[in-house]
Amino acid sequence: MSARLLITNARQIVQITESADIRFLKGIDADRIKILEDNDARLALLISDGIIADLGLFKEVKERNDLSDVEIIDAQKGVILPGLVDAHSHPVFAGDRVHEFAMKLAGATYLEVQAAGGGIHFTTSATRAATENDLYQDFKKIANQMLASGTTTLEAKSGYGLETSTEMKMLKVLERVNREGPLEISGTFCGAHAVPRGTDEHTQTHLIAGEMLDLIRKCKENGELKCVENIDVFCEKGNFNVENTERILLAGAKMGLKGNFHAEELSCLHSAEMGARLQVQAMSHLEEISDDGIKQMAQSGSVAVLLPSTAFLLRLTPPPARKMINEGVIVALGSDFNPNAWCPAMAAIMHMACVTMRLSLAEALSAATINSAHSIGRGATHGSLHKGRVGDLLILKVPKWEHLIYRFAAHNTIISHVVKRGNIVYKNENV
Ligand SMILES: N=CN[C@@H](CCC(=O)O)C(=O)O
Ligand SMILES: [Zn+2]
Repeated sequence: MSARLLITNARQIVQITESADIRFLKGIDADRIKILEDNDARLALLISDGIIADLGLFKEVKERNDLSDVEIIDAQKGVILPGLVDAHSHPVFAGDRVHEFAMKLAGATYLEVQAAGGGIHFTTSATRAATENDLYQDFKKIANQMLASGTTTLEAKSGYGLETSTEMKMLKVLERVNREGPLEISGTFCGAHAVPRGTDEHTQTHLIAGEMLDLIRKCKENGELKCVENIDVFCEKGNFNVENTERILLAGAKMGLKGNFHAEELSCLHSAEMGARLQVQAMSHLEEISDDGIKQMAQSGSVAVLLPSTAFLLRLTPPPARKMINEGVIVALGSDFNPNAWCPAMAAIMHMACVTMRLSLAEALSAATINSAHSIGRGATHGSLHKGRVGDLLILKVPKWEHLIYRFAAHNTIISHVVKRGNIVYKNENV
C-alpha cells in the first residue's frame, strides 16, 4: 500500500477526454480521444492518496511536486490507459452451463432453452442451493480474473435467486467483495431477471416492488448494502412485459435506485421508448431497438450498453451501433459476464465491438472507459485520466494503446500493471 505512486517513462498517456469535467463522449467526439504522446517516453503520472495529482512530461511533474517518498513504476516506454469499466455483468452464480452451449451450437435458441427450464432457471436452482460463502469464493476468483484483464470498476447484478432470500444472499456477496476491494462494484438488484417456475409475472412483479425492495431499502438505510445503486429488469417475451418493467423501475427509483435494464434484446417491445421516457440511466443489449427508440434514447441521454459477446455467441444480429452513435446516443460496453457468456475480458469485448458492431478503436475505448463509467453514475470521477480523478489505470507494454484491442484474446501478454486508486493490484512480470 503506498500513499503516492509515480509512473515514469511512458510513451503515451491516453487521457480519453479533453478536460476533467467531461462525463461522456457521444457522436463524433467518441472517436476523438485525447492522448498525450512523447516519442522519447518522458511522460509521467503521479497518484496521491488514490487520486491523480499530476501528469505530463516528467520534468514538469518533478518541478511541480515533491517526489521524495514515492513508489515508482517504470512504464518502459509503454502506455498508460484508464482502468476499464465493465458496464454489465452477472458474476455471482453457482455452477456453469457448458452443456447448454452445446445445445445452442446445435440450434436451440436462448428462449427455447429458458422455456424448457434451462438458462436462468438452471442457474437459479444451483444458486439457491449454494451457500453465501460458496458464491463469494467463486465470485472472488472471477473478480481477480477481471482485474488481471484490466477491469477496475464493474457493474454487477443479482438475479439468480428470484426469491427474497437468495437475492439478498447474492447482494451480500457483491457488498462483501466491494468492501474488500480492490475491484469496485456498482451493484444492481435484478430480482426481475426471470419469472421463476411456480409463479406468474404479475405475482412476481408485486413481490419485487413490495417485499424485496422494502428489504433492500432497509439494508441500504442501515448501511448493509451500500453498493446497491441500480435496478434491472429483463424486459422480454416470456419474462417481464413493458408495463411491469416500468412498475418495477419506478418502485426502485422511489428509493433512489437508478434504472439500468435489459431492453430490446430478442424482440422489439418498444421498451427503449419507455426507458427514455423515464430517463433511465442505462439500457442494455438493444439488438432489436426501433429507429424511434434510438431517437428517444439520444434525447433522454440514457446510455446504450452494448454486449458484443452475447450477440456473438447467440448469433444475434448485432445492435445498430453505428446508427446509435451517429444519432447521438451515448454508447458503452459491457462483458455481460454470466453463465451463458463466459468472457471476463473487456479487451476482447472491445475487439468484438469493432469487428461485429463497426465501432472504431477510439469509439470502443471511449465506450469501455468514460461512457461505461457514466452508465453507472461515475462519469465525473472514473474512466479518464485527469488531475482530481480516481487513480485507476493500466500500464501496457506496447508502443501504442491500440494493441490492447488489436491483439485479440492476448491482453495478458500486454498488460503489465493494473492500478486501483493508486495501489498496484496486479502485476505481470512476463510481459
Ligand atoms: N438476457 C438476460 N440476462 C443475461 C443472461 C443471463 C443468463 O442467461 O444467465 C444477459 O444479459 O445476457
Ligand atoms: Zn445481462
